[in-house]
Amino acid sequence: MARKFFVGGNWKCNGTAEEVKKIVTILNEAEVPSDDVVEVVVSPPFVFLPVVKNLLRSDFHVAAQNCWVRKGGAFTGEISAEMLVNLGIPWVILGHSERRLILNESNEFVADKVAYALSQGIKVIACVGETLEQRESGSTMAVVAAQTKAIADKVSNWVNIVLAYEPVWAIGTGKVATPAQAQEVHSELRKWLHDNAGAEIAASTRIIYGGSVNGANCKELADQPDVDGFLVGGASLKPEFIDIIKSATVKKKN
Ligand SMILES: O=C(CO)COP(=O)(O)O
Repeated sequence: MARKFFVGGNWKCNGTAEEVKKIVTILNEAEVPSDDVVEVVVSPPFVFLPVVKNLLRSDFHVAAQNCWVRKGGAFTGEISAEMLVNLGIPWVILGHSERRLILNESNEFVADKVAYALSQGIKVIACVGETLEQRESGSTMAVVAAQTKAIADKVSNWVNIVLAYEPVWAIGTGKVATPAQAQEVHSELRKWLHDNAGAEIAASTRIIYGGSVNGANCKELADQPDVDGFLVGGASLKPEFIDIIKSATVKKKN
């Protein structure tokens, strides 16, 4: 099964109502490959989800940046998967390293969130990735495999999951992984899926790269056989996000 190129824009905790509308205008006016070629999903902070969803062109979609691990209720400050469904939000980003590391979300907690969001019909961008220390100690693959295994232990259907490999040392640092570094981990992750979740899941699951992707480095990364798209932070708030979306055509030529 062909893996459609996927470009996500993670706006993180940024933006005013005015800025968000400006970004949406830029996206709406952009000429990009059709949604047969590239799936584009942008992820504003919760409070801006309704406005972005209402204003955004219909071939782009929205994602929440998190959701609660189970059914909603007495959980002050949380947003439930049911609420996202109620607002027609089709995607959620789960397990971002900023939540794993700053808010201490464990592999199991992230996996429970993934399983619950999927059970409610929400598609998931599930993030994995190693810190610089872990990379330097040679444990990159052990770390991302453990993060992926926690999810695979709770989820058998991967149709609605996009796996995002985001090395922590590359996020927001300007130190992008080289195409070879990204390809190495992506192909090992695909092999891990093959051996542990099955050949079909390995062949069809999109594995996207995140960490200092920009308009200048995206094409070379997109050219790697196991890089199926991107999860973009800083550059997703800028017009160069359009160039990153267009890098889908590099893939199409292969
Ligand atoms: O964390 C990221 C996307 O989720 C990547 O962030 P940057 O593109 O700003 O490095």
